[in-house]
Amino acid sequence: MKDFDNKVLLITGGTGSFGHAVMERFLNTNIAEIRIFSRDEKKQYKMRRTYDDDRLKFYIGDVRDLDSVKNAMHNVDYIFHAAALKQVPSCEFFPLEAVKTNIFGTENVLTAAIEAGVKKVICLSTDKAAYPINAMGISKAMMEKVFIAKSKTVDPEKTKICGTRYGNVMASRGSVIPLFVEQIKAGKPLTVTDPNMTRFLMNLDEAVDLVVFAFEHAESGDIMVQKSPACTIGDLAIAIKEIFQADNEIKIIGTRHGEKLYETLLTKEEMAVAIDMGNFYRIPADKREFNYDKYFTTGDIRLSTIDEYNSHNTERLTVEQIKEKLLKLDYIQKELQKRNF
Ligand SMILES: O=c1ccn([C@@H]2O[C@H](COP(=O)(O)OP(=O)(O)O[C@H]3O[C@H](CO)[C@H](O)[C@H](O)[C@H]3O)[C@@H](O)[C@H]2O)c(=O)[nH]1
Repeated sequence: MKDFDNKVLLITGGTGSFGHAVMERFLNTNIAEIRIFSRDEKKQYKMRRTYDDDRLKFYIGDVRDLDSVKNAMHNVDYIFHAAALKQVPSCEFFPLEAVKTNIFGTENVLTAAIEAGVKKVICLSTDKAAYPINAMGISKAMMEKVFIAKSKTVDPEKTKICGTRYGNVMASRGSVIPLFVEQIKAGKPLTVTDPNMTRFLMNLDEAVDLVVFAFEHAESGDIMVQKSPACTIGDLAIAIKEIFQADNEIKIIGTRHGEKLYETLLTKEEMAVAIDMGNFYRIPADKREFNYDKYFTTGDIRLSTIDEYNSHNTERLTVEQIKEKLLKLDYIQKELQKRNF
């Protein structure tokens, strides 16, 4: 983390779960300033009181509004671009809102970053951007295309632009784990969409590890992915019930708008070019120029023998292993304590 000594880090969408996790990690370093850029003054107020640290600065703004982004850009060394509309159902009903925030918002952040000479920008994406079927995933897939294209327009020595792709972050706001816990507390049935659906499971610490890994190892235009285990949602519901010793019924409600049976972290096409880095994959940007004829004979022929990397074929966690992972979460520990009083 030496690279962050005396540096200014801007986090867009910094009041969310990811922003908090970055805070926990980086306030223990010699960082000069962490600048939080977000729309919601109430969340900023709460965060300011929680951390009470002079190195933390807050900027109100919206990535959709270039002027507000530019206003937060002076003296910034690095950016973690996390601002996004990320809930699948809401983007399904308001797809243009996802376009405005996730695509145009990213373009604005990059334009302002290049103009201000920011050294590195890491854009956060999601597994839902690989073979996307819902508006959230499609907008994030376009975001990836935007930052890859943009990375080619700037000298990486001046501004390096790269990305990360995450699976589901356990217990993030609005996600299924807190929902199941609330249902248990309310004595209601646990609403499982499809017990055979699978999702990658990562915790917030791992999400920060990935962004730090990208910071250290990504070349401009790369997307970095962390290898993760997955579980079925049926097993997840059972694991949560067992942890809370609950006897709530499990109710199958069916797949929601825009949902997939499993998620893909690397497509077949990306696996063909990905570099295995142990716990991580690096998906290098296609460095070919727009002048395609030159490359006519260099197409990739390995696709027919390669599998994508998805939540159905990755390591599958058992109920016991899910419980172990859940019990490591602060959120679950706090809820368990409340339940014991
Ligand atoms: O009442 C519910 C709600 C959800 N699920 C299931 O639980 C799994 C996880 O659902 P979440 O809503 O927690 O997460 P999503 O996979 O829909 O999407 C999540 O992961 C994304 C990354 O892949 C983004 O971070 C997004 O914001 C976040 O909601 C899915 O299989 C879903 O079908 C249920 O069984 N019952």
